Amino acid sequence: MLIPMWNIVADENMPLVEELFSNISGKAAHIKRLAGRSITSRDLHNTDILLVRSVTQVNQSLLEGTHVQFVGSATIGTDHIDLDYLAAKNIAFSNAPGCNAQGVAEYVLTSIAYWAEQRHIDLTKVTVGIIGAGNVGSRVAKVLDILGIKYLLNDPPLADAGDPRDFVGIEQIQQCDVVTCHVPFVRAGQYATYHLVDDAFLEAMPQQSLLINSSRGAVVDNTAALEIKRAGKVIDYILDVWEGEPDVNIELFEQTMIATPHIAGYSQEGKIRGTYQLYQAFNQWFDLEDSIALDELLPEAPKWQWSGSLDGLYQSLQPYYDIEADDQRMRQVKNNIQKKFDHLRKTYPQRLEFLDTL
Ligand SMILES: NC(=O)c1ccc[n+]([C@@H]2O[C@H](COP(=O)([O-])OP(=O)(O)OC[C@H]3O[C@@H](n4cnc5c(N)ncnc54)[C@H](O)[C@@H]3O)[C@@H](O)[C@H]2O)c1
Ligand SMILES: O=C(O)[C@H](O)[C@H](O)COP(=O)(O)O
Repeated sequence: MLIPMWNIVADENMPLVEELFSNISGKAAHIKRLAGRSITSRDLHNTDILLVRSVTQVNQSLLEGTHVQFVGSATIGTDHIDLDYLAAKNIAFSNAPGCNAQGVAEYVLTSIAYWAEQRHIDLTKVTVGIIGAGNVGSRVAKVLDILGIKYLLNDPPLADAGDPRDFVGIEQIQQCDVVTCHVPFVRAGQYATYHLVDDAFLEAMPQQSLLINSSRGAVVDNTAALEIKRAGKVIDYILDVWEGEPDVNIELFEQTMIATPHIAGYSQEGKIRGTYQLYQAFNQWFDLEDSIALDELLPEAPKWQWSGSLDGLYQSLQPYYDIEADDQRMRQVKNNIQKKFDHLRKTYPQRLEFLDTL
C-alpha cells in the first residue's frame, strides 16, 4: 500500500525540522538531513520539500529533473537562490525575513561596546553609520536610540520608496566613527552592494574608526580592506562574513579586532524562528493550519538590564554574549580556517537573546 508522505531534504544545521514537519495535517514525512554545501540534484530524487540555509545554491542545476514543489530558506538573504528560476517553474519559495535580526543587532551592539573598551572611546561622542535600514539595521538603530548613541541611516532603496525616516548619503556614512553594513548582496544595478565598501570608502573613513560587516562578505572589498591597513590606516575591523567564504583571506583575518564565522545571527531563538517561519509559509502554501505555536518552542532567556551609563558597557554585556569567545574559537583554527569554517558554525554553542526591547 502506498502511504502518502512528504519527502523532505533539510540542511543538517536547521533545528526543529522533525518536530515541525513530520506530521503536517496527518501526513507523515521522510526527512533526510544533509550538509548544506554538498546537496546535489541526486539527493533530491522524489523530494517534495527542500529546506536550506545560506550555503546551498538553489538553481536550475540543482532542481532540474526533480519534483521539488516548495523551497524554504531559513535566512533573510536570498543571494544563494535563483528566484527567477523558481518563479518560472512555479516552485513555491519562502525565506525567513527578520528571523535572526535581533541576534545580529546584539552582535553589533556587543562589537561596538568591545571596540570602545579596547580603544578607550567615549561612546557618547561616537556616531554610527548604518548602511541598510531593513530588519537588522532598524533594530541596530533602535538599540542605539535607547542607549543614546548617535547614528545615521543610509538606505537609498527605502528613501526612494518614500520611507519617512531621515536618510543620509553614503558620503556622510563614510565620515562616521563606526560603520556597520546591513545590506543584501546585490552584484549589479542601481542599488548594487558588491564592494560597496571599497578602497575609496575606506580611504574616506576617519582614523581610529571601526568597520563592522555582518551582511555578506563581498559587500566589503576584502583586498582593499587589507591594503589600506598595510598602508598604515588606523582602522579596526570586526568581520563576521568574508569574501569567498569559507575561504577566508587569512591576512585580513589576522588584521581583525574580532573575527567570527558567519554566526552574527546565530541566536537560538533566531534559528528556531527561521524554521518556524518556513513551517508557516509551507502551511500557507498548502492551505493548512499551523498546529504548533512559536511560543511553545522558544527558550526562556535572562535579559540584560542597562545601568543607564555607557561606561563599562562591554563588561555588562559580556556575561550575556561573549563575543571574545566566538573570536577565540575562530583563531584556534587559524591554520585550517577554510576546512573548519562550517564545523565552527555547525558546533556553535547555544547563544540566547538578551535584549528585551527589540
Ligand atoms: N551574518 C549573519 O548571520 C546574518 C544574519 C542576518 C542577515 N544577514 C545579512 O544581512 C543582510 C541584512 O539583513 P536584513 O534582515 O536587515 O535584510 P533586509 O532585507 O530586511 O534589509 C536590507 C536593507 O538594505 C537596503 N539596501 C539594499 N540595497 C542597498 C544599498 N545599495 N545601499 C543601502 N541600503 C540598501 C534595503 O532597502 C533594505 O532596507 C541580509 O541580506 C543578509 O545578507 C547576515
Ligand atoms: O541571510 C541570513 O539570514 C544569514 O546570513 C544566514 O541565515 C546565516 O547563515 P546560514 O546559517 O543560513 O548559512
